Amino acid sequence: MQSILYTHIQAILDASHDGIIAVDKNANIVLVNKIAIEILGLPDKIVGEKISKYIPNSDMLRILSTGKREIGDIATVLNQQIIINRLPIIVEGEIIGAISTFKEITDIQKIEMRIRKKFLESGLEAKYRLEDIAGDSPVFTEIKELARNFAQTDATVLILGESGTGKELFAQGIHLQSQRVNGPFVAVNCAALPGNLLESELFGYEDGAFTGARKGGKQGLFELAHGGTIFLDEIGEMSLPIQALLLRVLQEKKVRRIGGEKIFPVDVRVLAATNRDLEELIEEKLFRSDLYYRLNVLTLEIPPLRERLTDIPALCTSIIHEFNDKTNKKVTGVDAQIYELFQQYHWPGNVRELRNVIERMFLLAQDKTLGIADAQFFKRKAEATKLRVAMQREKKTVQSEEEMIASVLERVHGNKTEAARLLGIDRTTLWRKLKRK
Ligand SMILES: Nc1ncnc2c1ncn2[C@@H]1O[C@H](COP(=O)(O)OP(=O)(O)OP(=O)(O)O)[C@@H](O)[C@H]1O
Repeated sequence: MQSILYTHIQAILDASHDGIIAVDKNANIVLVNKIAIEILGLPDKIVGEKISKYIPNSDMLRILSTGKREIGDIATVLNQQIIINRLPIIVEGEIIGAISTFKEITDIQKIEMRIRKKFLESGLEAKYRLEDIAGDSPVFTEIKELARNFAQTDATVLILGESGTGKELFAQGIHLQSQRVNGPFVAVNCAALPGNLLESELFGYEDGAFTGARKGGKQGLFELAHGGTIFLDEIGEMSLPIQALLLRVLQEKKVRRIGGEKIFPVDVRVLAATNRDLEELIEEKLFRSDLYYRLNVLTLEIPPLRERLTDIPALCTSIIHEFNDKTNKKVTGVDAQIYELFQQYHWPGNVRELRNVIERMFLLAQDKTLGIADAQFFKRKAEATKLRVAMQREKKTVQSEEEMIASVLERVHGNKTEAARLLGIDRTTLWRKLKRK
């Protein structure tokens, strides 16, 4: 009777697509199916033998001692790469054995893993979700809401804002919230590469397209972003010839590699960002107006940090979390005095600058909270910038006062008494101001 049941169990196990091996509490093999034998290249008759005889340092021994499940591990066993689950068999609180089920990592999975790794290494994967972007001021909350709405469409979005305001984070967030979430996210900094190189990066090239071209040609980033999103950062720095090529790709949804005949259809959503005034660049003939209208279907304007100082506490918390994770420190927060100091500063480098300041304080910190003692360097810097800004403002007033006096004097043909009357000052003051010139 028992042997019929055993035969049944063995048949059930052999019908599985996963490899299965079970051991008793002494690590003797009690069950193994055909697939397990095939994947690991084991001999046929191993039931009753110690598992370590065939798989030295088997992880099953660990499960027998810890009693903990381990799910989805990627392991190399007997030179085979497998995805494996290991489970204890517990009866009435006692570990009486362990079972492992595993699959070979297929070629497709291997390729997928390699591609994913490449994406990660070269920054081709979006990480920040919109909800991860710190900031709870009314204006910032509204922008996040707008971005969420934009994400639902497939339209081009132009993200505007000073350097360091978080434009790239929004691009990542929009991609992750969009229907293209499972496709690639390709970020390109248009200012980082000189014209020719940017062209070959974006559109790719065929074998022998130019001297130094890689054999076999190269896929461009537009092709790589197929099915996903391309983020063109610092679009204002793109040269006019590349702007023309980009416009064609946007209009035709096709790319032709440099030196190539073949045309590749591409399905890519474009997000672009700049800290430049594109309308001004159009006037200066440095940016094509037709490209501007194509890109500027939806606009997201990220205000500078000095216009949303109430975001600072949330930003500090988020940045501290990130550094805690990276460094294994356990900083819990920031003293109230620091917030006060931060809120008096005008942050020309925006959140990037805030991040750098916190990073430095983090390194200096002796306590669990970041205090004023860790911020001396920032205090000095803030005071120096305050002084510089005040001096620049004063210089500007002096300049504009001088210009005003000169223009009034010109209007009254050099008549100082008349000029003083028009300026609302007495003659001696006018004399003094003229002498200062
Ligand atoms: N709201 C935010 N929450 C958390 N971190 C932020 C936020 N905004 C910006 N940062 C951080 O500040 C830095 C600059 O952000 P990002 O690169 O997105 O800015 P940017 O506007 O694209 O800058 P640039 O124009 O110079 O390319 C990054 O390290 C980013 O993680």
